[in-house]
Amino acid sequence: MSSSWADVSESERAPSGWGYGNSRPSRTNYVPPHLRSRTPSSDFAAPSPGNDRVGYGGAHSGYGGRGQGYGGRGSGYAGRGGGGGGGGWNNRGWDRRDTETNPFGNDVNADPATNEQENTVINFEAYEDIPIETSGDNVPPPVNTFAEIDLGEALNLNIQRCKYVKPTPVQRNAIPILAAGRDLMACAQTGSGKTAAFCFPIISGIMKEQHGERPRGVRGVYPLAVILSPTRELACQIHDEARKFSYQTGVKVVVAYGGTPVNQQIRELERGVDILVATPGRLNDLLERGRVSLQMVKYLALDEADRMLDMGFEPQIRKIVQQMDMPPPGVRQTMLFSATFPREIQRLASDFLSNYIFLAVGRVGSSTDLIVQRVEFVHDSDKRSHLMDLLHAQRENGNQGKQALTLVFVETKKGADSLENWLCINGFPATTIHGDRSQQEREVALRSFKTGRTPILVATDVAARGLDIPHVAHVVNFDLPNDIDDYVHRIGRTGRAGNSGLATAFFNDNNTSMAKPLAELMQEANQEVPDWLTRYASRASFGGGKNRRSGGRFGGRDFRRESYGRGGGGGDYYGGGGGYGAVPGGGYGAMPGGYGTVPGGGYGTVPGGGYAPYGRGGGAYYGGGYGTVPSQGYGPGVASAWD
Ligand SMILES: Nc1ncnc2c1ncn2[C@@H]1O[C@H](COP(=O)(O)OP(=O)(O)OP(=O)(O)O)[C@@H](O)[C@H]1O
Repeated sequence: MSSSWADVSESERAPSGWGYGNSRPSRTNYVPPHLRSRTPSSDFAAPSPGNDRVGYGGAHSGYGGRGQGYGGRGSGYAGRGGGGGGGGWNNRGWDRRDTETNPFGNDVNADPATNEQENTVINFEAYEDIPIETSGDNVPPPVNTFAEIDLGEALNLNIQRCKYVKPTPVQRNAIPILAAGRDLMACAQTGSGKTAAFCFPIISGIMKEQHGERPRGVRGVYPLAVILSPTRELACQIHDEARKFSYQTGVKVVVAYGGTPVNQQIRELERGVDILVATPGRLNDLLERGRVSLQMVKYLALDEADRMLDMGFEPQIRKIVQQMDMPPPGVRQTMLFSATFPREIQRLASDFLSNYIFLAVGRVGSSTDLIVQRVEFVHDSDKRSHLMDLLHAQRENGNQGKQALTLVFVETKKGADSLENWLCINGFPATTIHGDRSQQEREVALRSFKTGRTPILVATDVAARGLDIPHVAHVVNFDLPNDIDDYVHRIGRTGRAGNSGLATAFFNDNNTSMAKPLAELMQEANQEVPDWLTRYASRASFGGGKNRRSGGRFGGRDFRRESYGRGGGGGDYYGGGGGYGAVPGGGYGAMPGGYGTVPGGGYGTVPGGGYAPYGRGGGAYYGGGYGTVPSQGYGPGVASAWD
């Protein structure tokens, strides 16, 4: 007998993706997690060792099927003894809480109730005065404590195990909105706890709700929630976090991402999945193979949603969300999170949402003033020696102690390799992460950096978003990105969860298009803007491009509040009333050349060839090609990372 669907030959499959026919072993009845954790009744059947393909069910309200799972036929819930909370319902054992791998390591041995020390040294005061804006109908009020929302006992215990004493502002606002079943577009600063903000309501919802039985007689995996992430590393991180939050709740979280054998992931999926964390490429692959069905999806979360909906990813996301079997907006609950939300992306995103609430914690796309930002004028030829000076100074000042890590962003994959090599030769242990490295190499590099074994990581934008690495003390933009939002995400790898951090950028004449948005961003975050940068900013005649930002602390947040493309320089990509529309033709929509109509080029890696030179040569905002094909987009440092 095949032990996995992956082992079943193609001929065994039905021609269309779903409904393989009833001749296949049934996936059996779905038992929702809120029932899985009930105190067992006396009606149990002994586990049957004979069948390793069994799913969750059997006769309707019992957990196990005949000779399949734990549960008996009839109404008994699976479990071990009558002691409450045993919770197994599958003889593969994944939901047996006593055998569930402990994602907290040793920490979990501590009684959560007495484990009161806060997570790291979170400086919550740093978040207290952050302005918050919501828009939409009937916005549920924020909460001040986790206890105010009925998240469920098991989840509350995990929140204690994580040492989250109180919710961060985005959590205070987003969790009640999501718990009320509303769709949400949420924008909150890097490192402010967005992952938990979408994970908690999903896990709690799955625990509580009756989602009905998953289809019978078909061989497919039916997640109840899908969380999409733009990079493999971020998908893994979200998976790790979600596993902690769902420990002993009966909710099963599985991750699927590119660069690793698909069959292994299929085998893991077929053991059962409630929450599927995935990168879009791998999920599309699984959907095309007919290994996953989205028809039971009740929750859809896009992390780094603006990246997920930009030109590189949008077709893949549309395919997953609109062209497969996922329930439509209004039937499923959709949540989009990021630290940045360009207006045009907000407009695109609204296709995926139903009567949603827009939440902004801090200004959209702003950086936190926990990060000290410095900009230094450095010619390309001097960058290496300048970096060396910084690293030496850090060493001397003791900033690069055992766990003080430095993340150096460069433009290209080649550049990353060559800088890493040079650093190592010069006595600075470094490693690198970029899209040309194998997944294994990427994971090894990240681990080595996280543990401090290699305290310098040279990276392309593949490491720019979402990664939560403790003790990153310094982010160096060796090569500045061409997009201020990318800058915001990059520097957001430090100064997380209320801690402070330092970000240094090397600026020169190749970065003039960044002068204005950078100066503004720094000003907003109460940073010292060097005079020379102010002069560059005032000289900059690059208006009309993506780097323009909204004016005012709350100007033009929710694009629904703005009249779109209102000429005369108001057509700001970021929806910022007024703004800098100095280029004739002004707004985004009016640009000849359009949005990625010219393939090739990439995302600003070659001066003049990409995204950077918007505004030059007659409003070629995206004209140089934003890359309609994912592999072309976003430049050589990153292309293959988006999977
Ligand atoms: N309520 C809380 N109390 C204490 N720590 C928290 C709380 N919520 C989240 N954290 C911690 O804060 C850190 C940052 O959280 P997270 O990675 O979710 O940020 P983010 O907003 O998604 O950042 P990014 O925009 O970079 O993706 C994590 O280490 C997380 O464990």
